[in-house]
Amino acid sequence: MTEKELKCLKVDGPDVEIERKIKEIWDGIAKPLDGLGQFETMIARIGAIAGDTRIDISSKAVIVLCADNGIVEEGISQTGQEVTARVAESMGRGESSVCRMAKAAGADVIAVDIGINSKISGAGIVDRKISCGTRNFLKEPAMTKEETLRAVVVGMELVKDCKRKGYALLATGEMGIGNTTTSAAVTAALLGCRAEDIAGRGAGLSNEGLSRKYEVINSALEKYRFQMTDVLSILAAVGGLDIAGLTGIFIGGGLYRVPIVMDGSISAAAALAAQRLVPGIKEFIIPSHVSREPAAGRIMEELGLHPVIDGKMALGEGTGAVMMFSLLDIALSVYANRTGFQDISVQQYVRFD
Ligand SMILES: O=C(O)c1ccc[n+]([C@@H]2O[C@H](COP(=O)([O-])O)[C@@H](O)[C@H]2O)c1
Ligand SMILES: Cc1cc2nc[nH]c2cc1C
Repeated sequence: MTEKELKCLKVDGPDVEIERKIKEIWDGIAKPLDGLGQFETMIARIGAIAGDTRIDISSKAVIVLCADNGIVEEGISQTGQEVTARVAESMGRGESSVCRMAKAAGADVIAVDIGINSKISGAGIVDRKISCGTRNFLKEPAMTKEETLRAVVVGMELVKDCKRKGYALLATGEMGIGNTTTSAAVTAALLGCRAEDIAGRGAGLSNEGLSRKYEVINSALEKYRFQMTDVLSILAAVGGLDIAGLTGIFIGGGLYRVPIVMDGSISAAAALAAQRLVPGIKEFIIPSHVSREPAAGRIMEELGLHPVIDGKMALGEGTGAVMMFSLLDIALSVYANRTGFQDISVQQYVRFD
């Protein structure tokens, strides 16, 4: 796919008639009107994306894109890049946090090497490596436009493949030391704000480290001011292979009509990039939690999304999104095994709005 083709992509929105029918079905269930609140809306949206009032999300997976970031050499994270490979290998063995949670939620984990800076040992990781990590963006752009585009396409292809395999619901996840700096830089460039407004402590950063992180992000915003003229050039200058790939996953959700459950601040930056690249993509996103990183709340506001989990989580790997899988399963059990007003001989509530 060329840059021009990507920029010309268009998606039809979710099916509004199916969405209306699902809402009507919710109203016939013996409960207060809108009793399950946003969960009713999200289930309706999942059906509207798939184009069916019968909803089956038993087959679900979290796609975790793992990649390294050259900017780590500037001291913006507590650990070095070697940690990315160690955590990815643990994910491949089914042992990292998201694997434990996915097992509890009945979901699969698809761990992908899209740009780890070393060779990964062991099985369980899909190889889609584009390069051995990005470059230090204080010195030169993190990626070329071509690498960025390739990463976006990898994300889109992963969704296509999952759709073919029968997954009805997907979630985004990532792993990469330094990616709360890259995602904050992307977010700041997209929203036109300063690092202090959106960057946080990531995986655990000292006060000194946080000041350095602000300084690094603000310097990059200044350095690439005239170069960051569109979404792809922003991703290339200060983003990462994981963020570009996640952008492709969100776009893939719209193209292949698969609802995508969005995880934390890194996923949110990619969601914003995807919405800016292909307007309307946000309609295919199911928010999960609002990360402790300040960027997350700002992006939710911008996208008009309202995550139901506010647990001050900051783990990544797709953990918040996988938690959301279980909540959606629970809400769906009411819809799928419905007890109607007529079953309990009560008059259905009338909607006045
Ligand atoms: O999802 C989030 O909002 C989130 C917030 C803080 C940390 N993380 C995870 O921690 C790593 C990045 O932290 P850092 O401090 O190295 O930028 C990366 O692997 C992320 O998955 C993720
Ligand atoms: C151990 C560890 C696990 C992670 N998972 C996501 N980011 C992480 C960062 C660290 C340091």
